[in-house]
Amino acid sequence: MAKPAISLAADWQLASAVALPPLLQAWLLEPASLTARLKHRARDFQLQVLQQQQQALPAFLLPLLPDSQVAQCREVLMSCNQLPCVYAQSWLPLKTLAALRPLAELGEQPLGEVIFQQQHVRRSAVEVARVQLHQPLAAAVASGEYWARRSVFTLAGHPLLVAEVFLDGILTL
Ligand SMILES: C=C(O[C@@H]1C=C(C(=O)O)C=C[C@H]1O)C(=O)O
Repeated sequence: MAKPAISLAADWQLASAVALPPLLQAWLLEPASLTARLKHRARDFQLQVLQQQQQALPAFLLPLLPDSQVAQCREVLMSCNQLPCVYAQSWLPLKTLAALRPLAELGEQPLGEVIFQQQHVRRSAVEVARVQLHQPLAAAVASGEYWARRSVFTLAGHPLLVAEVFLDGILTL
């Protein structure tokens, strides 16, 4: 039985309005593919799909994806050199999936490898927040508060939301 996605409800603010932690600033503001940056810095990169399922969009996300009451929620864990580095939670509206078939057939392929190959990609301003993660995200991830970022990508007019939570392993890269 699918579990509800981990809640990333938090006090989200524009990154430009927040004093960012120096050690995470470059990661929080990375304009290009986060996956590409991770792969470039790690000897060994692993992406694990934790859960991928259709869900009702949480109310706090409706302002970001206003016409998408139902979307596919994709939750992945990205590890570098065997250390968990990023928990990512993406919300792909059904209309976006219908229009962009590669997004519906990702499997273990990183979402960014589809997004950043599109011709017409727009990205909203990045928001950041401190989010609470509790077990059982993954065995090696301690419960606690972590920095996160999110933004809405628009591909050929179709939106999707990507949120990324930076875990302790990121500080080893
Ligand atoms: C948007 C990107 O895709 C990455 C890969 C994801 C996935 O495969 O689910 C989710 C978020 C990102 O960290 C990126 O590389 O910047």
